[in-house]
Amino acid sequence: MTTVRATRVGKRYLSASRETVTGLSPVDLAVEDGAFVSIVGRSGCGKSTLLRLIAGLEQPSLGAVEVDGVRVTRPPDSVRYVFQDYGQSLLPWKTVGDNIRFGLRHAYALTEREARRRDWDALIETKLREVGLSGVAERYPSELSGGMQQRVAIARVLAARPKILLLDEPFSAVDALSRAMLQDLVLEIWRSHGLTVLFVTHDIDEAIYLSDRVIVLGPHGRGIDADAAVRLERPRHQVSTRSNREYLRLRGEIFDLVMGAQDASRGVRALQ
Ligand SMILES: Nc1ncnc2c1ncn2[C@@H]1O[C@H](COP(=O)(O)OP(=O)(O)OP(=O)(O)O)[C@@H](O)[C@H]1O
Repeated sequence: MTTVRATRVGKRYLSASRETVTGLSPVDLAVEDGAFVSIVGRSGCGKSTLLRLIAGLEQPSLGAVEVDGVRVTRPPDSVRYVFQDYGQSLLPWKTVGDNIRFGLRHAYALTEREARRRDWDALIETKLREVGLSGVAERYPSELSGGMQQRVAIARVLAARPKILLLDEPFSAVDALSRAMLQDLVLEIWRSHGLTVLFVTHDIDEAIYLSDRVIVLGPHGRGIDADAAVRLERPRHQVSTRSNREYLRLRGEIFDLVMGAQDASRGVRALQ
């Protein structure tokens, strides 16, 4: 079943000098329930724009987005967004526990007053354990490493019980080892919660490692150049998956496409 459908969806912006900028030329995209889909492409190609349109954080200039058959005109309750910069996701003046409490409050549609009366300490600890953290509820985000803060940001969105998780370059600001561990954490959360994930990244390796499908956006908001099916068995493994022949073939093909070595001017290519 299709859960996210973008139909001829495009975005134009007005620059500060009042020129029209193409954020994204019209694209069609259908994402199956439970799929893990990554979106890659060069800087400025419209990856974040596409994600923000799906999230209902921005409205399209053209076309429409539907989530579970309902046109998106504001952020749907079933959709949660994790930003690249955890500073944007977390409230720095609240403790880790209170940040997660904030997610829970939205999940249960409670006022701040109602939420304050709930004893959520055990639930908060459970959410933290799910992302591999414990005993940090009383600490402030600034007291944690970048990787730990991004784990808290993920715990907070999970507390809101989403069906669809949108992640916008969530690991680009963390070190390589933390990044590998966070990739495996997201795969585990995706599997155990039965989520649909849309994941924006600059990193072609990360996209293939995580996904069932990689969408390649062409430069300058041109739209979708390729839609690549990733037929690698799961569970994935940081070493063996990345040395698999099929992985390397796909990596080469997508890399050539993104770097412009392949002609992508003939519409969407279905990479097999
Ligand atoms: N609010 C805005 N106002 C004007 N132009 C914008 C706005 N947001 C995005 N753009 C422009 O739209 C285009 C696509 O931007 P977008 O952020 O979606 O690209 P991206 O692929 O996510 O880039 P990056 O990988 O660098 O994050 C760019 O040319 C960008 O400058």
